[in-house]
Amino acid sequence: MKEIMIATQNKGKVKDFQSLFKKYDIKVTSLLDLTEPVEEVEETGTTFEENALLKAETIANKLNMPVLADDSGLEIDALEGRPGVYSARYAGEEKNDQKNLHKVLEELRGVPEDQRSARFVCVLAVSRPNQDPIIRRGTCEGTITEGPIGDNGFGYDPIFKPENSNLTMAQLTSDQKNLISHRGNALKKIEDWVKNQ
Ligand SMILES: O=c1nc[nH]c2c1ncn2[C@H]1C[C@H](O)[C@@H](COP(=O)(O)OP(=O)(O)OP(=O)(O)O)O1
Ligand SMILES: [Mg+2]
Repeated sequence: MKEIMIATQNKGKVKDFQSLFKKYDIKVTSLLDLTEPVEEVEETGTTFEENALLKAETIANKLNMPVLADDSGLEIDALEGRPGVYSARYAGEEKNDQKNLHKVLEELRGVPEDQRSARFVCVLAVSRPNQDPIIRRGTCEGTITEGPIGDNGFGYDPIFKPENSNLTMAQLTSDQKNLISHRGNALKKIEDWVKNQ
């Protein structure tokens, strides 16, 4: 079976990719599968594109093989785009999903529904030896709920209601999420590369 290495340590992303790659008959491996753990790549960029490329290039060089990296986050209009590229560490260095989403809810307290618009952003970067990288962006528009609802998914899924849905991302099955998600939309744009693996 074909395999793609995803340069991530995030179990939630790995699950999303496993279900996204099912239809291509591709097995997903990640940094969590390596016998020797790699140090986390420092995300020093100010854009999703910069950070995705940084992760892809660093890991591709280390492993000397093609690698796919994902840099993603949540942009909230009422917060001028925050948490944005800082989504993972919004409430502190420990990268705690619960603390992060409660910080967002606190900052949006009292903001009416029509001003709670937001979008998930996912930038995928492919880095491969001796070839130019591929970088593509996918988004998913929606609104932020007043409290967390649902147990599926990860990160900010329990507080994000995709447009045209009465359910949060965390109430959708992973197949339902992937059909509309920022990650699914970005992956469609690199499908040619995926099919050639
Ligand atoms: O589908 C999603 N559903 C909910 N939340 C999401 C999603 N996609 C990204 N997010 C949030 C989680 C994390 O707070 C940040 C990603 O940060 P990001 O730096 O790209 O990932 P990370 O540090 O967790 O793992 P890694 O860099 O090893 O891939 O955005
Ligand atoms: Mg990260």
